[in-house]
This record gives sequence, structure tokens and C-alpha cells, in this order.
Amino acid sequence: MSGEGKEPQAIRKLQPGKLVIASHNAGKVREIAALLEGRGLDVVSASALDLPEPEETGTTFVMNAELKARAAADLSGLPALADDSGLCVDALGGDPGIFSARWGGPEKDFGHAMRLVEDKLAETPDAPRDAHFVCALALAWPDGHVEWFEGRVDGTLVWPPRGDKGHGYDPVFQPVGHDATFGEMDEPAKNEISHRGDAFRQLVDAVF
Ligand SMILES: O=P(O)(O)OP(=O)(O)OP(=O)(O)OC[C@H]1O[C@@H](n2cnc3c(O)ncnc32)[C@H](O)[C@@H]1O
Ligand SMILES: [Mg+2]
Repeated sequence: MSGEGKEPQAIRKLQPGKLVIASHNAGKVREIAALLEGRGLDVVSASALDLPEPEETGTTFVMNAELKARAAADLSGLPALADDSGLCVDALGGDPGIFSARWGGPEKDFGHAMRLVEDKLAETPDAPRDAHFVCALALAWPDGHVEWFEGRVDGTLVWPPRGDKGHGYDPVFQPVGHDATFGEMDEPAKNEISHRGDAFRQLVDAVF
């Protein structure tokens, strides 16, 4: 997709060389590094460069991804790729959505965040348990150019949580057509169907 409300622009190709992964989430950085493997990129995370974590003041996934990518590109002088993602629960009006990380609290406790989602769902016992993950990717260059991509995966929320292979809300998310939760899947299997994998396939088609 293109950035909401923004003019379409020519796709800029990403040349081999250094790329900043503008994320402080180790689980995401691991998945992104695997998705970019074999493309001649020397990836370095924002945490490794000691870049500050910008405040996510946007009102959409795309806005927050762009804000994080631009901040890292400006400070590092390198192209930077950011991911803003989250879990959207139909019966909760799309919450936690862009607030998914913040529901984990300052401790980033996703056991707590998953229980919060479950408790809110339990207030309406017959509510459908449909949910989806969204991933917006923004690739920004130090001169201000930016490209956006957005991916999605649909699923159902399960309780209790199952599996310890993923991160964040993975243990309660069972993608449509699968018996395992993301928490029970190996990383390559998750990447094949995930919101992040979907967004990455679009990015790879466009910028390589
Ligand atoms: O902003 P950065 O530094 O990248 O790290 P973050 O963890 O704060 O990332 P977001 O702001 O994009 O918040 C997304 C949250 O949504 C959740 N999330 C996103 N993708 C997920 C995935 O693939 N599996 C499980 N949870 C995911 C997870 O809890 C993240 O903390
Ligand atoms: Mg964040």
C-alpha cells in the first residue's frame, strides 16, 4: 500500500550496504533479519546503534512506522526500515491495535497484555474471537524519501496461551486454516503466513 493520504511516488530500489532495523523489539528484529537474509544487506539494529526509541505519536500503523524509520535514518545517515504492528480484535473495536505494545505496560509484559485482552473479551461471553495482526513497514532514506507496505493475517484468539516460540501475543493467536498458534510455530512457518511476511513479500517485490 502507499502511505495514507500521501501522493504515490516512484519506488526507490534498495542498494546492497548497511540498513538500520529501526526497532527495539528483539523478537521483531530477529524475524526481520531472517526475512532480509541473502540480499547483500549489512543489517544493524537501532538498539545496537544506541538510537533512542521515538515516541509513537501517530494514529495509524503506517504513520508510526514512518516516524520510527525517519528518526533512525536521520540520526544514522543510513537507510532505515521500521515495523509498526499490532493485534486488532474485532469484538474490541480493533483494540489493542496501535497500542499493542503499550498494553504490555512499562515492563513489556505480554502475559499481562494477553490476559487483558482475554478479560475484556470475557465481558461479552458470546463475542466472536476473530482477530488479525497488521504490520506496516516503512523504509526511509536520510534524504527524506520513504516507501510503505502493509500486511495482514487473520485468525482466532485462543485461551489459554499456547507455545513459547514467538513473542508478544503469538501464544493466543491461531491463524485461519491452522491448528497451531504462532507461539507453537517455527519462525520460517510463521514468516510464511504472518502479517510481517505478507508486508515483506510486497517490500521485496518493490525495492529489490
Ligand atoms: O516499536 P518497536 O521498537 O519496533 O518495538 P515495539 O515492540 O514497540 O513494536 P510496536 O510499537 O510495533 O508494537 C507492536 C506490538 O504488537 C505485538 N506484535 C506485533 N507483531 C507481532 C507478532 O508477530 N507476534 C506477536 N505479537 C506481535 C507485540 O506485542 C509488539 O510489541
Ligand atoms: Mg513501539
